[in-house]
Amino acid sequence: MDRFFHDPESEKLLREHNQALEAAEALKGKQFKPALTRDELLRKFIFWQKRSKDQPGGQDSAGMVDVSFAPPIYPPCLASLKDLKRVMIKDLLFETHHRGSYILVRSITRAEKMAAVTVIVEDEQKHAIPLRMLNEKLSCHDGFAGKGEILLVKEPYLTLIPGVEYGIKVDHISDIMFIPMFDNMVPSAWREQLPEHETSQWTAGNWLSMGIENINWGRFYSATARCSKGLECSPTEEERHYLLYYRGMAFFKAHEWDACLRDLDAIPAGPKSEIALRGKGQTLYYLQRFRESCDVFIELCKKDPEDVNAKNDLREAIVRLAEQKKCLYNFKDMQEKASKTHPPLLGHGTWIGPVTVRQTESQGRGLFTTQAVKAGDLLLCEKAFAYATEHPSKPKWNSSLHINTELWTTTRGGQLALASSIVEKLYKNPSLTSTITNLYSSGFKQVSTESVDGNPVVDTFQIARIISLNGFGSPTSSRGNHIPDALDASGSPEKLHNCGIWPNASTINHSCMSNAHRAFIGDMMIIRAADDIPADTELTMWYMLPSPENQPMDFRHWGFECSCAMCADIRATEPRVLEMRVRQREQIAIALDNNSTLSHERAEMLVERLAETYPRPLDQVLRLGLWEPLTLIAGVYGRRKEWEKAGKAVIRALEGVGFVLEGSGLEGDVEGPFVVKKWGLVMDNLVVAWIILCRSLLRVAPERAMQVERYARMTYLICVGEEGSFDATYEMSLKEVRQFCSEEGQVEGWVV
Ligand SMILES: C[S@@+](CC[C@H](N)C(=O)[O-])C[C@H]1O[C@@H](n2cnc3c(N)ncnc32)[C@H](O)[C@@H]1O
Repeated sequence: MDRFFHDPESEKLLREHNQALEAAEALKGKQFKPALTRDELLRKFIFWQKRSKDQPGGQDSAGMVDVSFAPPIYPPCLASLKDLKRVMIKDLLFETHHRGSYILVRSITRAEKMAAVTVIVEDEQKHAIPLRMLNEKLSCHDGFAGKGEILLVKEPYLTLIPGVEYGIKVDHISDIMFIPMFDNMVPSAWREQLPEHETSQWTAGNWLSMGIENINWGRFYSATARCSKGLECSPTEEERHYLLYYRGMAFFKAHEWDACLRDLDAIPAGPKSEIALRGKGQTLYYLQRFRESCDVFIELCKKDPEDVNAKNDLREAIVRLAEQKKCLYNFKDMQEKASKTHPPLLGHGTWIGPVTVRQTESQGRGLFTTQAVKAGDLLLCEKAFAYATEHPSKPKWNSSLHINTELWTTTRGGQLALASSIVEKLYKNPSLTSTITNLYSSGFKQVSTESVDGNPVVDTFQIARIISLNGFGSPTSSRGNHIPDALDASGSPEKLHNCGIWPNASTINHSCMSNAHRAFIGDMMIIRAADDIPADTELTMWYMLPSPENQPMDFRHWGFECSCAMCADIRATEPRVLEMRVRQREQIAIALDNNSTLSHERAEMLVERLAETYPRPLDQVLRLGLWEPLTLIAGVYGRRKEWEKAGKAVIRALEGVGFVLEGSGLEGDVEGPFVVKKWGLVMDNLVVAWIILCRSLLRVAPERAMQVERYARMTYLICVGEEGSFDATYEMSLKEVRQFCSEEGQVEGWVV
């Protein structure tokens, strides 16, 4: 969530792109007449290549920002190839989906990654044209497309392409096919110019050798195609065995886990069956099927108790299973790995705690507690289904911008890379499709077919819609929010520059008064209760942080208006009053900047005035606008060692955001320990507020200070996901506390 934004610059880009789309639409149905000859096009391609290399930031008005555009939505081709008619480039019409047709072309340049992957192709009549496709197709091929590659585009679409003038664009991975040279579709004129053309007499053995050779060259897609061909050529039992084995191995290397499992399961006992079994165990592991993975490794260990690899694999799988079933995580290790790895992909399992998905009354599905939980309890620890980071070599962490005129949104960061990785993952592993396509898509019309001609169909636009409604922005570690100027392993600031999809967490609806809180350690999302929550209660989590200025929140992107008491009150408050609050907050900040007793008194007076703009009682509407000024005032008093004043400001700030407290001793309530009777809004800087309160109580009521410190830890646990790094993170703040305790020696059980 919280990555979409509107500002004047993105509005301008949205409008510009919309105009370009309208210009293209004006050409709709016009016959294609190539403006450039084949040679001119090739020369121009070299110029484009050079320009794109010289301008790594892209060519748009956003300067150094790398801008990508979501095209208008259309469904992928669902027709079988046998039902499509071949057409030539000259037959194409502009801005038209040539439904029922395909073109067969050959690349006459290498594919270049510009804004998307671009390559110049020609058809049999030697008409040349740029072809633009998504990068994931190359990832599902062998990672590149050289000269002489045969490509088939189903239902092609000829369009104006910004920067490249015109070309065929392919938005769905299943709409483009790499045709192996040995395929009967390849015209003989093209075939003769490339190796491997005389394959009509090849036996299963020949295909097997070629398959193995391709594996050795790292061309796994080509290897699977050749092994498949071998399996069609009446192999002997032994050849079949090896063809399945090597194809399975190529699928494994290409991360096509579904197909890999199918082949490895089909291998009969015999040579290589133990290596195949190990491959199966590892494949199940990558599919997060840890129980089955353990069973396979146990079988291998039984077969050969000296098998060190099997023992190591089993150990890893058991650790994952313990995470998945028993929530046994080593958070300290996770933090360490996340800080040292880029991208921070941590190999952990997902634990689903005392929660279940149910229908809500008016907000679709929601996530509910199955038992009562306490603030800080773990609810979900989820591994990202897909995760994307900005490339560390980019000049700015926020250097890429994705523009979507359909949703009228602009998003920063790696969302495009996230979409690519999901499309690729689903195309390679159709068994995972429903994990993503079941997520909320605001009525997106899903295609009826899951596969055509044995190949999976993945709708790029559906994935983009799902990401925009369910994706989360994330720092590399939420601990970064508590460490000034923190950098992650990429050297980038620890801000929201990564993004991902966590399917279980995506079932949680928004409320500004949320009762659950997410934290990140690498690609793991950790959700904890931010309140004591009874059983059968819906969990809610902020999609966007409630505005500290107490201004109206805009959830149109997600298609709802927040109905929480705070938002309802803001809507009912006159704009004049909201503006006054903004002004008063500014004046308070100015007063606090001016470090004198007089100005602090003025700041306190202004806070009183600000409080008066909230006429409704606290137990009905929170006063979020008071939080920041009061915590700033508390900080100022803290620095001046005026501890009582600091403590009182913190207590007021806490009460303003919904905390009900007892026993601070600062407000005449001298009996009993310090307890939070009711939790309020849990924000990152709440930890600091507790620490100020703790220090302010230290000299007058050390036991209570100790009790407050526990709440600081608990808040840290909720905001960061784990508690182990608390001392190291707040070392300086707690130093004084520790010193005081050891000097006085009077606080028993103080654990710092
Ligand atoms: C990430 S999904 C949450 C799960 C979703 N309710 C479902 O059925 O799968 C986000 C969508 O849930 C709905 N939603 C979330 N919070 C809401 C709220 N406070 N009020 C109304 N609808 C909400 C909106 O339709 C939003 O686009």
